[in-house]
Amino acid sequence: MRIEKFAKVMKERDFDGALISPGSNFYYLTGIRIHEAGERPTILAVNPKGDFHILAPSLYENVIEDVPVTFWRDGENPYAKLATIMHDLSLSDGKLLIENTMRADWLIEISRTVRMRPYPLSIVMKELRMRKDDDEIRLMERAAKVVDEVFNEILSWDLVGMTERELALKIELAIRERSDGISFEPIVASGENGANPHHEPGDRKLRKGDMVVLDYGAKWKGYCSDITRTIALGQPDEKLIKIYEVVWEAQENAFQTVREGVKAKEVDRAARDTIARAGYGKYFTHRTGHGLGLDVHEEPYIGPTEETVLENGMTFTIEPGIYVPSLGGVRIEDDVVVLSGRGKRLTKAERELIVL
Ligand SMILES: CSCC[C@H](N)C(=O)N1CCC[C@H]1C(=O)O
Repeated sequence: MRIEKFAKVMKERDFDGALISPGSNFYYLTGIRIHEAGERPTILAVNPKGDFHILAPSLYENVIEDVPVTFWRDGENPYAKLATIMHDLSLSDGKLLIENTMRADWLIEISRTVRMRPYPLSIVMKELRMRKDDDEIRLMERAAKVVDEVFNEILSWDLVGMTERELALKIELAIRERSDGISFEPIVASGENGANPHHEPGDRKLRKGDMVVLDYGAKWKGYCSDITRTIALGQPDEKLIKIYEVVWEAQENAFQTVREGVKAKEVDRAARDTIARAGYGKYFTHRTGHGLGLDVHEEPYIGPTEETVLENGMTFTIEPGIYVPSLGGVRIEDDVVVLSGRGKRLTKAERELIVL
């Protein structure tokens, strides 16, 4: 079980225990998926011997089975029960790893009930999760296949006249039909809206001559994919065609730089230098990529100062973009895994500019 490995690393690093709220780390360690715990405290407590215990609302009585668990009912005080669990696992007063995304109200109540010295859980978890095993890579390949299929389906739709919001909804449905769900809210950014890398799809109707940035992802058994393709509806502005070529080259150069032993910042530099050489440096406003796995953004990050040395099994995106205010934007993104020392694309949808 992964908890044993986690406990071993925790012991080596001299931590006294961990408190983990629902999310990707909880799932990674236990295989238990908690859907919508919301405000009800739900916590996995682990000590360096590998002993663990879960505190959970009674709503999950039929979900959390065959593991040490204490349920609490609405109206009861969950923090008193947590204090008993922490005492039994010898976590009280210790140097504890706390889930980075734990709700502040839970953390405040816990620290009022029990003395502890908190540290972010990510400092240990990132080491465990950054290198995927063969089973995890297979699940990521499956998630990537879904987004490739959805891209081909998008190309068959009558896009002109559709609003960004309508297209985003159709993309979401197409993903949900083929997978466990979306890994994030799809981005559809048309025309000048393409200049905003995280544009929220709105009421703008897609027109002939638009470049449209499509950025979406699927989940397969918890593992995420994330793809961006930029397509043209009819002949776009010459400036955008030039920009497309530069982004395409930047993405390819970054991909070719991926090797076991290379630092993440060198992959970023390959993309950034290509864009800067073409004169668009100031319009590339984000890192080149991010790790991908149970979370859509995780280690290793592919940015200008990232010292992480790439290793086999690491999975991340390569997604340079150029964003010119009032004109629009182009981004091309693939999911990549390091295998046998080299990069392999998991997403394989067409990268040449498609003019519909
Ligand atoms: C999780 S929402 C954004 C998904 C997207 N593929 C993405 O990760 N990015 C778009 C612009 C840069 C990059 C990011 O780092 O946010």
